[in-house]
Amino acid sequence: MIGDTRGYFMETFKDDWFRQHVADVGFVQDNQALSSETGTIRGLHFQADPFPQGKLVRCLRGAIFDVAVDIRDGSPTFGQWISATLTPEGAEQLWVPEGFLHGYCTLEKDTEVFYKVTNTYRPDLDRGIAFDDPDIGVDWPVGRDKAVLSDKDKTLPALTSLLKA
Ligand SMILES: Cc1cn([C@H]2C[C@H](O)[C@@H](COP(=O)(O)OP(=O)(O)O[C@H]3O[C@@H](C)C(=O)[C@@H](O)[C@H]3O)O2)c(=O)[nH]c1=O
Repeated sequence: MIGDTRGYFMETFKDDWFRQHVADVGFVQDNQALSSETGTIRGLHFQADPFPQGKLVRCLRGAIFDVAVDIRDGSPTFGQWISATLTPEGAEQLWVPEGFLHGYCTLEKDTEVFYKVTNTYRPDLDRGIAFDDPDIGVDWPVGRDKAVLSDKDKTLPALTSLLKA
């Protein structure tokens, strides 16, 4: 972030740098979502094969607790999660590779999130796992009683449903 008397300038994405330093993937769609309430949880989502989505996530307004969970078949870290707090001031970005669940919880009202994805949206391949699945055990800032959820996210299955598929 380069500040001057007008404000700041920031490069937020550079294809050649990303391919060299993070992952050799191309992005084909940009998404943006506004969540009005603090404690809104979106997730945990993924897009199924053959069009999985890697996601490069940042927060444009407010703040989020952002989460990625490894669900790669045969991975030694299957079911393990990581989190990062993303804010506009910090300008952090989280790279969620293909084969991971993704979800986030808003830490402020009127939080806006922006992310690039590596495959276009396919509603027929849209999948999810319950954000509070105890087998994953994400330490969310809010529990199910306080979380603001979409109707779809209220009824997502457990991680074990993937193992039976
Ligand atoms: C994800 C997506 C949704 N939609 C539509 C479907 C629906 O009518 C409306 C809202 O969709 P959802 O309820 O699935 O939105 P949301 O709960 O924000 O879903 C997102 O959550 C985060 C955590 C992710 O990682 C994303 O990949 C995506 O799954 O937008 C698109 O048109 N294109 C898209 O790429």
